[in-house]
Order: sequence, then structure tokens, then C-alpha cells
Amino acid sequence: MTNQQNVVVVDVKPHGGVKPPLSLPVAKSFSPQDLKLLLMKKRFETENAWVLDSMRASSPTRISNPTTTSLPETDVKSSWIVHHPSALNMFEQIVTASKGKQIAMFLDYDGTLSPIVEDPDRAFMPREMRAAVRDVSRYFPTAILTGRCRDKVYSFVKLSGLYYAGSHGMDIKGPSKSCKDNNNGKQGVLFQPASEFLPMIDEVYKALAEKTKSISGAKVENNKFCVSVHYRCVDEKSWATIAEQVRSVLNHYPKLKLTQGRKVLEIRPTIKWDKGRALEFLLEALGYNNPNDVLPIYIGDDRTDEDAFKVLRDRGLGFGILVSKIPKETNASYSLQEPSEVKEFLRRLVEWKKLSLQTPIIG
Ligand SMILES: O=P(O)(O)OC[C@H]1O[C@H](O[C@H]2O[C@H](CO)[C@@H](O)[C@H](O)[C@H]2O)[C@H](O)[C@@H](O)[C@@H]1O
Repeated sequence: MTNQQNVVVVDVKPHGGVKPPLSLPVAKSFSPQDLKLLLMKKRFETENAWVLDSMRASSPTRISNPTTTSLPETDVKSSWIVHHPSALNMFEQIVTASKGKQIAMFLDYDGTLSPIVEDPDRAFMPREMRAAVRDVSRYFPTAILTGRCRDKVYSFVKLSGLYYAGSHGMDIKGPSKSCKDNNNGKQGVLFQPASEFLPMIDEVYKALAEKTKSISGAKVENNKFCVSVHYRCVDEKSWATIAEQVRSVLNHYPKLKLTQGRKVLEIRPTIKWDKGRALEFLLEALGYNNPNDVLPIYIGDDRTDEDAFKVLRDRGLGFGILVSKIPKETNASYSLQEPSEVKEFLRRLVEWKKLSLQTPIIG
């Protein structure tokens, strides 16, 4: 027996979700102040470890539960593909389900319309992909939902006939009549549920840029209503330092939360708003209040897209399509391996639509 006792503190993450319990040895002679300090220190370390773990796991979560890890990788993959078949192979079933309904397209940007690249400022959309998105938007209402700043994604996509939801859906704008219209300040803005956070986000962006400037490869991106801290080009040995710096800044901002994307830590307001809510908002804005009128198709590759997949699944509406080469836990129904397959899927939709407009309805 020792003279120590174990205090287990089950904590609620300041930003939603339950953190692992804090378990720390407490010497009986500790004063309440010492105990408080010890707890704060332990909590800081635990939060860092939690962030670091999830940085290593990257995004979205690869399948790694006890039932599947014992299986060879090829078996995991074939079992996953049975549950999330290729949207190209399921194309006929998808368009058949749209009978009597309007298909509405919802597209994520990075990793879906543009391949993942090292420099976020150079994630350009290939010319053929732009043509495919433009054609799709001529036949179906189309929206792009992204973690990026809305203006930035617009500068990559450059298509005026689309809805754009930037900052993970916290900045929604309707189609503009021409490309020039898009520069017109607030014109066309439909919803910005986090406006009050603008000064805070700006402050945090500056603090994070300062704190991480000595970490080689780190990049901080101001996405207007959220901030991204990229570590794709940072040596893994420095990931703990990044996590620590981000947490040390965030500790001063209880109204902000930390989420994760693909080799990126994302800081955003704690408001209950995400790509799923933005998808619901857009469906309403498009006038689809009756689920029998619409078949939404959402294509995305990231953890943040899971919020939208979940909305579709929970409402039994349309289809979520996950872009991934490897099995991942997902609420999506179907899969596509990479952006080139997304382009192929969009092209087939357009071809199918053109054909169905030419075919007279018999009966
Ligand atoms: O919602 P999305 O459109 O998928 O945006 C999510 C984040 O995408 C960008 O970062 C990701 O793509 C970069 C370029 O390929 C890559 O370098 C980075 O590692 C990825 O995380 C964007 O830069 C972030 O701001 C978005 O939040």
C-alpha cells in the first residue's frame, strides 16, 4: 500500500464530446491550491495527448476496431466495399432513386474536387473538373461546402452559378449573376451564423501564426470564421509542439473548439453549426421542404463531411458518397476512390440527364 490515492476525474471536453478520464496520483498532503494546479497541468497534458493521438490517426478515422484489425487488410477492404460500394457501379440505382425528384448536388472542395497537395494555396481545381462541375450546375442545383474561406474557394472554382458555403458552412452565399457579382461585398449572402466571432477568429489567427512561426513547415490559414493550422509539411517530431502551441492559445478562448481534418487542426466557434446544418439550410433555401421532391447527393472526403452524411442518413434522404481509397468509418452510403472518379460520376450524371430530357415519356 502507498499513501497515495487515485483520483479519477471524468471530464467533458470544453468543446463537446467526452475526454478520457484523468487519472492522477494525489499525495494526501496536497493543499486544494496544489491539487488545482496539478489538475490543470494534467488536463493540459491529457488534452495535448488527445490532440496528438488524433493528429497521428489523421482524418477521417481509418477502420481499426478489434473485429476488423484481426482480419487481413484485403478482407477489411472487400468487406468495407460491400457496405460502401462504388457510386460508379451503383449509378443506375442512384438515378433510379431520383425518379420524380430533383437531384441536388453538394460538393466538398479539398480532396473531392481538387487533389490533396502540400501547399493549401495551390490546391487548384483541374480544368476538366471545372467543366464537369459547371455542366452539373446547369442541370442540377449545386453547392460547394468547404472548410475554406468562401472567397478563397471561389477564386479556385470561379463558377458563378453555384451556392458556396465557406468556413464549414458558416458563410453561405447564393449564386451570383456573373463572376463580377461575387466581389460585391455582402450581396447574395444568405447566412452567417458566426459573425460575432470575426474579431476573435482574427485575433486567434494572429496568435497562432506568431506561436507556430518557428516550426518549420507549419502554416496557419485564416478561413474567416475559422482557422486552419496545417502540419502536413511539419516533421512528425514537431507535431507535439504544434498541438501544445494550439492548445495554449485555445485555452484563452473557451468559446472556440478544436476539430481535425486531413493533417490540419481546425479552430472554430462552439456554435452548433456544421456542414450538416448548412446542408439542411441549403435544402430549405432551394425550396425543398418536402423530402419527396428532392434527392440530395453529397460528395466529400473529410471528417467534417461526416456531419452532412449523417444528416442524410438520419433523414433517410439521398446519398452520401465518401471519397476514399481506404476503408474508413463513415455515414456515407457509397464511395469513390479519388477526385478523378468524382469527375467521372459528375459527367455520367450530366449525360444521363441530357439523355432523359431527349427521351419522350411513353404512356
Ligand atoms: O472542407 P474542405 O473543402 O475539404 O476543406 C478542408 C480543408 O482543406 C484544405 O486543407 C486540406 O487540403 C490542402 C490542399 O490539398 C492540404 O494541404 C491540407 O493538408 C488539407 O488539410 C484547406 O487548406 C483548409 O483550410 C480546409 O479547412
